[in-house]
Amino acid sequence: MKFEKYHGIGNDYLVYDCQKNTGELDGEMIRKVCDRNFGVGSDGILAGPYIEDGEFAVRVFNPDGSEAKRAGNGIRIFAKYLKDAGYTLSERLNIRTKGGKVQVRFLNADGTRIQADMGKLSFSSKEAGLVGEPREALGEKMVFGPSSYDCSCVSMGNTHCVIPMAEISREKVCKIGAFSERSDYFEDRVNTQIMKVLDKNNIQIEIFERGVGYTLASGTSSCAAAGVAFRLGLADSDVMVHMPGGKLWIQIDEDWRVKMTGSVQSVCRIEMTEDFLRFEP
Ligand SMILES: N[C@@H](CCC[C@H](N)C(=O)O)C(=O)O
Repeated sequence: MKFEKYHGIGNDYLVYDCQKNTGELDGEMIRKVCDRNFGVGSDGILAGPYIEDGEFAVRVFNPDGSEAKRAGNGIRIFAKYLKDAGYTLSERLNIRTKGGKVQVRFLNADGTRIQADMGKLSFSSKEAGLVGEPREALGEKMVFGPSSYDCSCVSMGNTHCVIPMAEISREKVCKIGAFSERSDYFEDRVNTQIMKVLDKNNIQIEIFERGVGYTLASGTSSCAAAGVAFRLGLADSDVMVHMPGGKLWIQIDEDWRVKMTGSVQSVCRIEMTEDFLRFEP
């Protein structure tokens, strides 16, 4: 069983090439491989390329074994893998995910700078996976553990809950995420971002991801936070999102289509040992 490791500003993924591997990638194996002590360690696994109607498709798995509908950094990473492995020579390509199609553009020859057209952001509660009456959940009071927060919920193909705050930290988002991720407000869990607006063109976020926990960066989280900041009038439609792992440039057009630009790097190639594959905890 072989993987290639990549990261997009510290959001690390293992690519599992299903055309080249034969081993079974089930929930148990995903959890084992993603474990940072007993396995390789990563924020998830990108399995593909699958081919659907002549286009590339990828499945995104979280380290807890659950499947994600989308991953912004994951898509950019998978695009670079397709280029590195010789699956594409094009400057632009479409990649399908469970949460919709993403158009990717390589901005330089080695594919380390990538722009992704992530499609439309939606504030509809139904699309954002919220329970209850159809509505736009903007600045809605939600209780997570001992405290309540003003939450704005968004779909970027996957579900996000953005909480603007004066000061943010890893500690704060982990405290909230421990309750928000599995709270009853959401049909199938949620990605949580706490957001500090630095100025009209710069925001800063800390992230607690669905199926992952604390993470240094996230593409769909950046799009969601920028979308909420713009919708609430806190920022412009052209925003740099600062995260502990690095920055992503987000541009939102008049139809709420979101473009995301940033870097991606390959890290290493990995072959799992027989010991690892045999080991049962
Ligand atoms: N890191 C990703 C998001 C991964 C998906 C998320 N954990 C989910 O289950 O929705 C990104 O860069 O967008």
